[in-house]
Amino acid sequence: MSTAIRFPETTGLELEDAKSALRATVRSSRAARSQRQREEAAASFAEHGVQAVGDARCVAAYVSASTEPDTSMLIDALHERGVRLLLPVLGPGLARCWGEYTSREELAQRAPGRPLEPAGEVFPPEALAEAEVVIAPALAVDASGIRLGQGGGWYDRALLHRAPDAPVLAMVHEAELITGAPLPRAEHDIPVDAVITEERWFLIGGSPFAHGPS
Ligand SMILES: Nc1nc2c(c(=O)[nH]1)N(C=O)[C@@H](CNc1ccc(C(=O)N[C@@H](CCC(=O)O)C(=O)O)cc1)CN2
Ligand SMILES: Nc1ncnc2c1ncn2[C@@H]1O[C@H](COP(=O)(O)OP(=O)(O)OP(=O)(O)O)[C@@H](O)[C@H]1O
Repeated sequence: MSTAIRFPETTGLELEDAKSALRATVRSSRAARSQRQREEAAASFAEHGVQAVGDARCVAAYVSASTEPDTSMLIDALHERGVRLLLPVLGPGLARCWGEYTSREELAQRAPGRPLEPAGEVFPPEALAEAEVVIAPALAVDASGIRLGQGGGWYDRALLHRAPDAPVLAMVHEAELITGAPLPRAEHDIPVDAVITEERWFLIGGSPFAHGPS
């Protein structure tokens, strides 16, 4: 079992200052995990990710970088099942483009400081609408699905192009679930519908996907 992170008190801080303080806390907690712990967690993230994705045939995921929960086993597990995988490609001006996963060997760093990206054709931001499920990176998620990202606003903008019936899933460690005071929410923040952790996956209570077909 994991021990929840002790998040700093952010009451009274400006929204951006509050988010920065929370990001710093999660980043140092992630940095303290050993390589072995990360590899073990990767297998569990893959197991729960495959369950959460269900029978979707096209999934948007991301290639984890540095201390993020490792998505490599999840990507391979979905790929082996014949699922089409869209992965972020930063276009001109950090545009929210997408590429298709073919193999680990085809992933390459296109520029310093960026996560690995697929080679091959680059699709425009609108291509995200083809995904039946979107798996987004996050540093923390609160009980209502508010997601704390790395701070670039890339996903907040990218998610505007998702299909209306495609749930958004965030991947965080169990310890990064915020159960106390909610995360500061900006107007552009798009709440996620479900969360994948190394221990389980679950739907967010208030999500439209939590109530089944209407
Ligand atoms: N694994 C992973 N992939 C992801 C994200 C993420 O959080 N995690 N993103 C979530 O949003 C997007 C990438 N967002 C990015 C936004 C800005 C820069 C950027 O400005 N890079 C600088 C160099 C920065 C540095 O050296 O530290 C550059 O390209 O010049 C990079 C990635 C899409 N892919
Ligand atoms: N839809 C949007 N339109 C315009 N600006 C946006 C939009 N979404 C986010 N931004 C801007 O991007 C910056 C970072 O936003 P935020 O702190 O929510 O990022 P994040 O969710 O942590 O990062 P990411 O989405 O890359 O994971 C903020 O300055 C915010 O105003």
